[in-house]
Amino acid sequence: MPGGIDCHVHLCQDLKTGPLGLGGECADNFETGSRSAVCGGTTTMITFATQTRAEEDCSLLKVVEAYNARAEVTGSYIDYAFHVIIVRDDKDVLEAELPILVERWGITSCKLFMTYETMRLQDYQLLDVMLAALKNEITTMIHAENGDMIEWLTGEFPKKLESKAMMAPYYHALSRPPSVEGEAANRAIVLAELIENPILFVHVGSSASANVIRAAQTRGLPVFAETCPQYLNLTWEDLKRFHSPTCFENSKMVCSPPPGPDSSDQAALYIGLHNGTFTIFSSDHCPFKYDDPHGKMAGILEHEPSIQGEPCEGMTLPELAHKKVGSFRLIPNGIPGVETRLPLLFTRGVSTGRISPQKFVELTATNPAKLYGLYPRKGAILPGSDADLVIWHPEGGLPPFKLTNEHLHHNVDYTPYEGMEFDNWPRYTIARGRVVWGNGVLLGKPRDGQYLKRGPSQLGKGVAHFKKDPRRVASWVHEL
Ligand SMILES: NC(=O)NCCC(=O)O
Ligand SMILES: [Zn+2]
Repeated sequence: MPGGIDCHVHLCQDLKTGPLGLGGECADNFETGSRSAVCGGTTTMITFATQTRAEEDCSLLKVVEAYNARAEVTGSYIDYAFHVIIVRDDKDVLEAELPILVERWGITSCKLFMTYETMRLQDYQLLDVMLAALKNEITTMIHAENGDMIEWLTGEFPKKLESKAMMAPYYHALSRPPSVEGEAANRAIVLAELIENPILFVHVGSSASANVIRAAQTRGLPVFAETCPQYLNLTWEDLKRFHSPTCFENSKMVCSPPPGPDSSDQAALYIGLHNGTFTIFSSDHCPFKYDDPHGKMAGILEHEPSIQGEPCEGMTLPELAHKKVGSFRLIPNGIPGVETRLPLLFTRGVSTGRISPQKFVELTATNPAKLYGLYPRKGAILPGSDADLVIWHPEGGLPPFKLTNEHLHHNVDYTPYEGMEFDNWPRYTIARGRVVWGNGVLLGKPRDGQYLKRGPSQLGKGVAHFKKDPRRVASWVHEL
């Protein structure tokens, strides 16, 4: 198969997903993250250069230069490119800098947030940035969750999760029921349609969201979607996996949006993979260590009521975590998965016959390359394409085994998929013609990977012919 392309990987990034801009420290840098990727059959990744609201982060060009310097410190085992996360709508910056991002860096995609206090854009700001992106042929990626609904369900008064002391990791899911995602997806579609902007929904986790996306696609809109392994393999029950619903160890499963309440969402998402609702399948690898004050443990250490009371001196962090509930609001959002992405979908999708090998290739390599302007150099086995390949064991060639974190090559002290059974794993990963992973041995080097300048998306074209409905589309916006 063509080597995997993972277009949703967080590395070397400060993620401010908590209140007042609190966040965790990414456990993986370019070396460890790409090492993990290549051992799981991925040969290209796209990571995120992230703007913040700090004044010195106003310039997107400076943000990208600083992020590139982080990549250059270690280098990468595999080829890589950048998206840019935009958290403000400074019109002069958008106008002056987006063309340079495209020209100089080949950055042709941006991610926008509808939640997180220090990252979210209001609707008028989403429109500002989408319009600027459209003018520069930059694909808009949307993190669709209604931030107000989450805050309302979480906040103190009257009788929300916080005032009821429902702050254990499990309640992260209750603060984000599937309608939170569905509402935001619907709103983003309405905004994008107003100005005829193609959009891509990242990490779609619920059938509520998949259904509104499917309906928009059926109306002919250029709406694309991504789902991820956690939404096909975890449920709310996994947030109660350890000991009791209040056990802090369940923070290992906290990500946004959360996985669905039960397996019915998983079944709906599989249908979406099958019928084209989902264009791509990425990891949303967002690695935080568990046993680390800057990782998941921040959910206890930043929570005053948890560190008051009984003396904690002399206790190790896991001992502390065993006694304290912490607060889901302060747990950094995100879970690791760059290495397990392909083997999980292969084992649970291809081996079971739920999706065909062809669909697997489309979702994990060919469509990502087309969507993000890398095709046909990447995502294909063709004359002239890079010889990026993944070779699996023949059916029955690898005895089924239970995964443990020791099998993996990331810099994280756990995997959410601990104990799950796998019946295949990439036997060889070949990057630009060289075997870099073979029979369980890492053969590549951290400076093998090259930075990739990308072109515009090759999907989403041809929609101009659809009749515009003036009740939904403000075509005049584009007139000079
Ligand atoms: N997905 C997640 O929980 N973490 C990554 C940051 C984000 O996109 O929310
Ligand atoms: Zn996101």
